[in-house]
Amino acid sequence: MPAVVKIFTEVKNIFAGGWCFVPDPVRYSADELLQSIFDNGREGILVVDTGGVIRQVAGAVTGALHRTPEQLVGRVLGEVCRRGALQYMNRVLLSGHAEYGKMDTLGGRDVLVDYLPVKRGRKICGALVRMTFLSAGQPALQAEKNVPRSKKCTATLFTVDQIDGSSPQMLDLKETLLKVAPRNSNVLITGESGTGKELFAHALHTASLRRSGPFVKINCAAIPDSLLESEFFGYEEGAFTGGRKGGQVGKLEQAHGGTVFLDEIADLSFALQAKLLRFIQDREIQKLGSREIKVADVRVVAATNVNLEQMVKYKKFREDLYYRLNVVNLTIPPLRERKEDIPALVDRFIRKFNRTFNFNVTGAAPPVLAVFQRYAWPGNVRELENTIERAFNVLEGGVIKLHHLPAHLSSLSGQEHLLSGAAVTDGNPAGPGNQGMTLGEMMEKTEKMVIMQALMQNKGNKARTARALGVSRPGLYKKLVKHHLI
Ligand SMILES: Nc1ncnc2c1ncn2[C@@H]1O[C@H](COP(=O)(O)OP(=O)(O)OP(=O)(O)O)[C@@H](O)[C@H]1O
Repeated sequence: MPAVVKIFTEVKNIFAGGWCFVPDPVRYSADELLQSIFDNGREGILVVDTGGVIRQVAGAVTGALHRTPEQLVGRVLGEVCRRGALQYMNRVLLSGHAEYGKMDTLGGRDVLVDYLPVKRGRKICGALVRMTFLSAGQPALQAEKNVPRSKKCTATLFTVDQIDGSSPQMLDLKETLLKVAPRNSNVLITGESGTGKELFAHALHTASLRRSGPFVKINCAAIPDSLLESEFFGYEEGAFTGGRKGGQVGKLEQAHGGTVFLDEIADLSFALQAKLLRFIQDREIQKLGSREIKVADVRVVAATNVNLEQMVKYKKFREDLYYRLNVVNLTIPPLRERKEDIPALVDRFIRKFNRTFNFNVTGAAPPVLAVFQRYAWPGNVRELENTIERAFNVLEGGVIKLHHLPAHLSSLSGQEHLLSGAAVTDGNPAGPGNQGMTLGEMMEKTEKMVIMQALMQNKGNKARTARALGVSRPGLYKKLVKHHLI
């Protein structure tokens, strides 16, 4: 090499290497990065062309299917995946929009799947199917290896697909959920009891990039305050009398790399609120009785059916913690405000209990669905689920009928005029449908109507209903029994 060229090359290298003695930035190739993703045995990718033919395979897909890449490439996706997968893929190929967090099984393993469009310029030229395998042979997400089995998250996790509801409020909420899931901000889920807060917390986790990490739930109301701190942060052996041999890993540490779901957050004592706030700020964990400080990478999702803002106002909840938790808020409306969701929920629960009871119930009779539309559902979706389960326990055929419902529901059938209050408000107690009744019968009917209205206004709460009606609780119970309302 001529000397001039050599000198020029050396000078160029000096500049390229950083004249100011900063070492070369370490660069990794896309291949190396992908390899590290695939090496954990949980991730896999299939790329299909617009005809659904598999063009490329990588990662855990081959292991799960016990096939080599050569045996998979060239085959149609439909030959290796279930029909649902084909539908999602076709939708992506047609719309060009990704579909995230679909639950499936592949080679007997539970898998969360994203379907992403592959584009060349503006043209869709294929779809990339990204799979995250959950732990082998079981649907639970795995926590750290050193956490005892009993302490790992064992619940089956729901995906956003499993949240029923096509009311505008629910569609909006699901869209927001999918938008915020991949970001790491803390989320506060609010809503009345039984509206699906835990379901949303699951779906947030499964749609997030932390989906292959653990999902750990702490019910702040179920654990005595004295034990809650060790539940959160863990303890060393000998930290206190009665502690376990070997100590215990706290739930926040177990959730490292994943999500911690703090249910009933309003029940957290002031002292623990301060400790949780510190954890959220610096992500540091110190076990009780230990000097060691560890850092845990955890997303915090909290839920409550209490108005936390009011609690803050009355100094029952720390304002700073409230704002830290409430970075994103998802408020799930009560079922009575989205009654169009009821038919799909009924279908879901019938399918669910058909599996549990090994029955073949085909649906609910129209009068049952009409009653479901009229009722106020103070216990929300959970109450609807329990109502269907109860019906399965007393069913004798393939259809849920009025007499399979509890009395306070079946008695709503055909009483629209009572529920609308027409019988009293139009000033004609002997109004439509009441002709030919004795005064006693009319009074009985009016009493029943007034009680039903009060129950609805008080969301089924009997103590409040009794107070509103100016009767004692035992007195109200007697009347509820008399009118077959319980
Ligand atoms: N939109 C929905 N689609 C399907 N199932 C639902 C839906 N909403 C709620 N459920 C079901 O209703 C039941 C209650 O839901 P969940 O436990 O999530 O409610 P919650 O708001 O967390 O209740 P709580 O405040 O009492 O803890 C669960 O079995 C859940 O699967």
